[in-house]
Amino acid sequence: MRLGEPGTPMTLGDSANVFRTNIEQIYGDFPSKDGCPLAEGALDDLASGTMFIGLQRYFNSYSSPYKLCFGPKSFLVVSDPVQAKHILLDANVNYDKGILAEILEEVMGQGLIPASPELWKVRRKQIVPGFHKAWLEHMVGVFNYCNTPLVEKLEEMADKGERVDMEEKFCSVALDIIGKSVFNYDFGSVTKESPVIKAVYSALVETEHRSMTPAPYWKIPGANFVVPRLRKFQSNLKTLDDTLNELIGIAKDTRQVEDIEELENRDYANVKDPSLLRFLVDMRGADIDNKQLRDDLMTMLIAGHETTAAVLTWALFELKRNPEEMKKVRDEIDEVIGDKMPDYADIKKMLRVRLVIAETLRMYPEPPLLIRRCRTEDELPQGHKDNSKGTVIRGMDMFLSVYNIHRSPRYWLEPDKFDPERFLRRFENPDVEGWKGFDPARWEGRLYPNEGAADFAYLPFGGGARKCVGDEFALLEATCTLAIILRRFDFDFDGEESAEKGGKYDDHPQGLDHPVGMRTGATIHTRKGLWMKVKKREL
Ligand code: HEM
Repeated sequence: MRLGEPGTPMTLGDSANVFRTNIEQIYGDFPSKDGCPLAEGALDDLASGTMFIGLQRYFNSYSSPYKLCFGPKSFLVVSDPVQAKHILLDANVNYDKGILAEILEEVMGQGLIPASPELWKVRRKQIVPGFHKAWLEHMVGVFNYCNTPLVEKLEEMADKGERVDMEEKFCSVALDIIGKSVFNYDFGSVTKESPVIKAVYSALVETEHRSMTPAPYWKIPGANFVVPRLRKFQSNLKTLDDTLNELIGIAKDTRQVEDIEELENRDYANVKDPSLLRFLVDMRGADIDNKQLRDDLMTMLIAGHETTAAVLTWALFELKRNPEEMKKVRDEIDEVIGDKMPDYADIKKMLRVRLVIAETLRMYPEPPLLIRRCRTEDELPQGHKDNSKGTVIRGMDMFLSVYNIHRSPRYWLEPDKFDPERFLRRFENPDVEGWKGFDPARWEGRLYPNEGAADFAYLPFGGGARKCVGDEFALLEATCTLAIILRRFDFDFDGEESAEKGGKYDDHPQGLDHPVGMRTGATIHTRKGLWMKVKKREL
């Protein structure tokens, strides 16, 4: 393998090369070797937890890609579907997860998200079959099981006239769902607190903190013993590791080896433990060590619960602001499920609820940015006519702004409008060279309008090889939970509580006053909560 080809490790020379290009660009003649405009101006909101908003402002001025420099560090920001498709699909071997992998390493180890491309290839092949159709169908029962305590809790709160933070409640139910489905563990977090639940949130908060901290002080030898927050984090991580290792031990002790085909044809109605962990342990030929299983479980625990909780929170938020849409959604729920809990076939029938989830993911993608690092020199395609045609140099860190793509009038009609029916209409733009536009025919028969239907202008679950493995699971879970809650309860924004918490629910321009903090990288979540008054719905 020649130096500079994908797969060879980044060297100090690569970083120096990136730095030199930045210096040349800042102090020399523009454009530099990579040919991208350099974004200049106030960087305040880049540090305030709403980085994606600042990146959108620069996108409006500099198109895609543009470059941001912070001293020796720089990022190329890409906001075009043709360029995104190139990075995620056509030339994906030229890119890896870069700083994201470095940040997540201690929590997720070598799980799928931070895994090196070489290890990822092996693990992805073993994990994807776990999400097969029969399992997903069975999981709808798990969603109902976990939603039952939430319904009871909300009924109790409604009877007492208590205010409820729906973001917190959605986080709890999503945690219970991921625990039960991925490793057959009952967190029971809707109804109680426990050291293990605290440990999960501590891992999330620490990951968030790390992705916003420029100097990785936690890597300094001995820091884990000296810095109080790191000591606490290490102790929480141990609590979580002990729980996961115990569950892995139980699954391994009762291992029943089967071929993938046999596993996929299991009669789930009669399986005692239908969890994904069981599937991974029982798979013939996949003798995975405990550390790898721990990393995979941890990755899914972290990737698969706040993301879904956020989409549920934003969906409720938008439906409250759009009463006509709320009525249409409720009419569908009343007709399809009434008072029963939904099954897989019902979810397929509830097109409007699924469109609401899809539209929420368009307006509030979690994460709003995908992070990559270029592993070899690469040419980006032109895309929109106003774009610069950039050369990406080896070692360059990149933000692929899903938020910018989802909110741009280049790719969506009235992008700031909550309009679930947009996914039933065609949209094209001849100014974007090589972009096929959005075509509803391309998602027929699927659960949601995926990246193929929008030719990479819709990327809530990413796209290409590193696309989310839990996309359908999440879609089913969110549809199921939203339907159950909207059938039974009415909500009103709680202005008093929202003002106290810093949220501003009635006036929400471009996401600046977020009731739920949005992620700046893959992990950020600054909670303000979504405080509501809850009533039992009168039918
Ligand atoms: C609404 C919910 C969810 C959203 C919005 C979401 C979003 C994403 C995105 C954007 C990526 C790609 C990241 C990148 O390319 O850098 C991703 C990857 C991933 N997600 Fe999800 N996700 C969700 C739910 C889930 C669930 C429920 C699970 C597991 C049960 C899960 C597991 C994963 C894993 C393992 C990866 C890494 C895939 C790989 O690199 O091969 N996600 N997710």
